[in-house]
Amino acid sequence: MSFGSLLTMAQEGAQRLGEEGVLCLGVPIAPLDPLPALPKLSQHNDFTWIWDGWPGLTLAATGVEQSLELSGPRRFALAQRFVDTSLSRLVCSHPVGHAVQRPRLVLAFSFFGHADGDGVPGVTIVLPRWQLGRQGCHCWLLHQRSLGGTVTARSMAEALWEQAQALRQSPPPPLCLPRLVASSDSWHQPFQSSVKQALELINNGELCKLVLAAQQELLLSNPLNPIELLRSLRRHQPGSCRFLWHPPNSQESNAVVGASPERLLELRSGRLRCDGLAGTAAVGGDGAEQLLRSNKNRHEHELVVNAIVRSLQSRGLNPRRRTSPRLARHGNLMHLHTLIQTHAHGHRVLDLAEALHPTPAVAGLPRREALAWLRSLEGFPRGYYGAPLGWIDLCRDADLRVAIRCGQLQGQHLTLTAGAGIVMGSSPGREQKEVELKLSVLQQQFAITRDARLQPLKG
Ligand SMILES: C=C(O[C@@H]1C=C(C(=O)O)C=C[C@H]1O)C(=O)O
Repeated sequence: MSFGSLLTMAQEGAQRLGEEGVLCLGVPIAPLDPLPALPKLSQHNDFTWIWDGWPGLTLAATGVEQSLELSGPRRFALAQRFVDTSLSRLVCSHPVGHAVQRPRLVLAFSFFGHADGDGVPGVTIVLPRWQLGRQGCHCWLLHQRSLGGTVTARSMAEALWEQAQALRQSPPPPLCLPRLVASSDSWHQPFQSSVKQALELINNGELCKLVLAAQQELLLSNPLNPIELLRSLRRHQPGSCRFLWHPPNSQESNAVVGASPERLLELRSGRLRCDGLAGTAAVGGDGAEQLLRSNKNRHEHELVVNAIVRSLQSRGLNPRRRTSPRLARHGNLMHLHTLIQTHAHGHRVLDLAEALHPTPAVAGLPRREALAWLRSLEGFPRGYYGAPLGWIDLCRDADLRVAIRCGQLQGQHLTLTAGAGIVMGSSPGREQKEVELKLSVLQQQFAITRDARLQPLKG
């Protein structure tokens, strides 16, 4: 595409723009990997986001054109209203048949929804200024702005043209990850006593399942670059969706990075897919066989699948599922997995997300009682952990993942969170081992090497 035709498209788009409209201008570019390209795109922007399904759909976004942050019990409904309004005001200068051509709102929820002690809002939604997307040989750069002041159709076309030229792919530098100099194991004892309490609640019939999480603090030799972590995750967690959420108005080094194995929901042309994922073993040995044969794990898994099916039925859907789970490998972990799917034409994505979140894979059953117990038994705010995170595009396709297998980065500090489902028959020792396994796999996948003089970290 020439600059002249880009300018014509921008001017035609601007003529179709309503008073509060946002113009989306896009150009195809030579295929490149959005991950290493993000720093070039984000030079003056504090918000950065990555959705890495490589070799499938991979997206990088940066800059805030519009945003909303809110907390409280109506967060899903109000977020949906914002999404509807925002998308209805977008005018695209180009066709939007392919996923990489579509502008999208990106969003992250907190687990509990009320303003947590750690200041994570119930939901944050962003319409980014820049989006770079690639799927196979399709690669598009999009620019979104509302016009006014110095921002004109011409200035947008110029900015997009310049940015597209600047994004020529150069080979990524060698991976350079910091070493781990100290880590905390102080979660062991409080975790074990919480599991014991959860088992009492389960044995006396108050709860059926509770997913208790623990946090491990890591101190690194130098501040971490989240893009490096993502490059490492891509290598070690090819089957999961890697993500980076660096919220607007936060410090440069503050970000959530992870590789989620679990779709809360995925909508493509009205077709809905959800993952029932529960039951964990390490890869290797006879772990997989045992997982499939274990009554305790099958029971724990079935609770999750049934709850997802019921949540979708409560919204008038007719979900289908396999009768027995399969094994799904994610990095060095193996899970029991059941795909749940249905047609969901005409359903609003965040209405479905509200029905589903939190599933008993990350909270427990009954949901309300489990949430109350999580608040009192876990000694830290969950923040983004276990909550939905993802995107909704112009054509109402959407992908929301459950934010697990992730860490919160702050300079040299990385806080990892992982949990395990407690049901009748669980033992505190085995559940601690499961959380330890998840935490150590995360460390390996982040490719953080241990310093020879590794110190215990207090806290
Ligand atoms: C809660 C987590 O994982 C969830 C719990 C699982 C389990 O209890 O077996 C398995 C997969 C996830 O649905 C986590 O990784 O932190």
